Amino acid sequence: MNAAPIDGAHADARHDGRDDTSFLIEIALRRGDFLREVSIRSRHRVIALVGASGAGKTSVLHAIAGLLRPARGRIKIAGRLLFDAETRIDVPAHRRRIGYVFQDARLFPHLDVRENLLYGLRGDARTHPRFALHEVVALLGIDALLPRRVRGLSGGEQQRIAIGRALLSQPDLLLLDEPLSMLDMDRRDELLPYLQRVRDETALPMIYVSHVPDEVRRIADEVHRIG
Ligand SMILES: Nc1ncnc2c1ncn2[C@@H]1O[C@H](COP(=O)(O)OP(=O)(O)OP(=O)(O)O)[C@@H](O)[C@H]1O
Repeated sequence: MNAAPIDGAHADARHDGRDDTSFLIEIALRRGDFLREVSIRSRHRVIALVGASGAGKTSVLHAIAGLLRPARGRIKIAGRLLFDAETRIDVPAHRRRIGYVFQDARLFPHLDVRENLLYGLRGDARTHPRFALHEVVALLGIDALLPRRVRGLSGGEQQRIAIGRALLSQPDLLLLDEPLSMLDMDRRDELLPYLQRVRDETALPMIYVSHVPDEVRRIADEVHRIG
C-alpha cells in the first residue's frame, strides 16, 4: 500500500518544522487474511487518514495505540519510538500517552459528566496536569454539563465529553477515529469548531480518520490515503 500525501491545506499555518512533531509509520499489518503495508512520513502536526471502508484505517490507529502489533516495521511519533520490530521495542499501550476518541463516545453511563472527565486524570496528572479540568471544560464549552448524567446528553455533547476525557489523560498524541460519523449534519457542524479549537490550542499531534472530505480539509494539514 501507499499513503501518499494528497493535500497540504493549512500546512504553513501550523507546521513548525521540528522533528518532534513528525510522524513515521512504516508498518505491515496483518489481521486474519487482511494484510496492509503502510508507509506514512510527515513533518506536519495534524494528519488525516482516508480510505475505503475496510482499508485498514482503524487498524493503523490500533497499531499506533499499541492495541495491534505490526508484523514488521517501525512507529515513531513526535520524537518517541513506540514500536520497532528490528530492535524489539514495543512500548506497552498504557505507556504510550495516547488519547483515543472513537466514533461513539463510550462514556460510563453510571458516572456523571464530571466523573467521566476525571476518570482520565490519575496519578501525577492530578497535581501537575498539562491539561487541567477547568481548561478542558472551557475549551470544550461543557461547564453546564458537569453535573449531568450521560443519559440524555446529545451525541455531540457526549463526543465533547469524550474528547475532554481523552485530553485529561494527559496525552502526547490524539487519535480520532471518525469522531463525527455518528452525528447528523447539524451536530457535525456544531462539533467541528471544537475540534479545531482542540487542534489549535492544545498543540498536540493528531491523527484524524474520516470519510468526509470537508471535515478532513477543515482539520488536517496533510492527508494520507490508506489502501
Ligand atoms: N479482529 C480482526 N480479525 C480479523 N480481521 C479483522 C479484525 N479486525 C479488522 N479486521 C479486518 O481488517 C480489515 C481492516 O479493518 P479496519 O477496521 O482497520 O478498516 P477501516 O479502514 O478502519 O474500515 P472502516 O472505514 O469501515 O472503519 C478489514 O478487512 C477487517 O475486516
